[in-house]
Amino acid sequence: MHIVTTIAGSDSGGGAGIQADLKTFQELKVFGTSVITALTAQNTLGVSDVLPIEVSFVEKQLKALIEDFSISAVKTGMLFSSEIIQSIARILADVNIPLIVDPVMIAKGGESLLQQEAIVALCSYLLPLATIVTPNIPEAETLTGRKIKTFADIQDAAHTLLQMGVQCVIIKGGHLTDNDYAIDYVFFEDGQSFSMQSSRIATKNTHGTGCTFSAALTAFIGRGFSIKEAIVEAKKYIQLAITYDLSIGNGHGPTNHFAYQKYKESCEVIIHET
Ligand SMILES: Nc1ncnc2c1ncn2[C@@H]1O[C@H](COP(=O)(O)OP(=O)(O)O)[C@@H](O)[C@H]1O
Ligand SMILES: Cc1ncc(COP(=O)(O)O)c(N)n1
Repeated sequence: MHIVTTIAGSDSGGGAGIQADLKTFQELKVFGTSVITALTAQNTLGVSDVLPIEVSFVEKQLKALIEDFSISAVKTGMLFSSEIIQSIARILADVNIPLIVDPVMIAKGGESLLQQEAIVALCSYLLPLATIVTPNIPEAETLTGRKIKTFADIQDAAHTLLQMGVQCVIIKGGHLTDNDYAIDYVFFEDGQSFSMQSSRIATKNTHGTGCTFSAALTAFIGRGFSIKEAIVEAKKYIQLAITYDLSIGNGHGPTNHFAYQKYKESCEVIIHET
């Protein structure tokens, strides 16, 4: 059994964070373990409060896992503070485990999930350890300090992130609303790149899409898929989870983790080598 770990915040509403990650791990047949960095009081309408976990206790959780398990992939989500980032980076630097960093900053409702001053720590301590980083467009803008409007801007941002030491950058186009497609752009340190295109689903139920995509990526990497295979399969997982969305709650509802196993053969993702 492949064991994977999520280091992230708890979403009491069950659509994002640790809860989305563990549901994804279960569906993709890996054994999920977790390190909780913060509790959020949250539902589909938004985040009403955040309670960060003490740094020393975050460290204890991660050390407990590393001591006992042979972990085949780790992902990070909401990390909240520069202290938490530095402490988990120190521990992860001593182990050789593929690391997927989802640089979670702001919830769909606009509430902050990462303190502003923690951006520097993310870039200096965690990204150099990352196998893959998965920013959406606003996150890529914040990490690189530049606006992204065109494909050339996306390429520039990816190169800046690769220079920070990341091996593979996926810039997710979910936030670009000007076309019929949800296109994600993938760049490798050796200069290769490709884009993945799927149809854009018109729905308000996209709570936790980024968490779920990076958790699926982590599960496939943990199972030994190549980075490219894992990325394409994770895109199918999130595409189906959004397509067969669940009408839960009164706001931005969660995605459907049951869809992938049922419909994976029918999901079309178009790859363009660039
Ligand atoms: N409406 C949509 N239809 C299809 N795919 C989507 C849609 N919104 C987001 N995605 C996909 O979901 C994944 C997560 O992207 P995104 O929503 O941008 O992340 P985040 O939650 O970090 O903002 C990406 O693969 C993106 O292309
Ligand atoms: C604990 C936690 N982690 C991550 C997200 C981001 O998810 P989204 O961008 O869909 O709000 C969230 N809302 N809560």
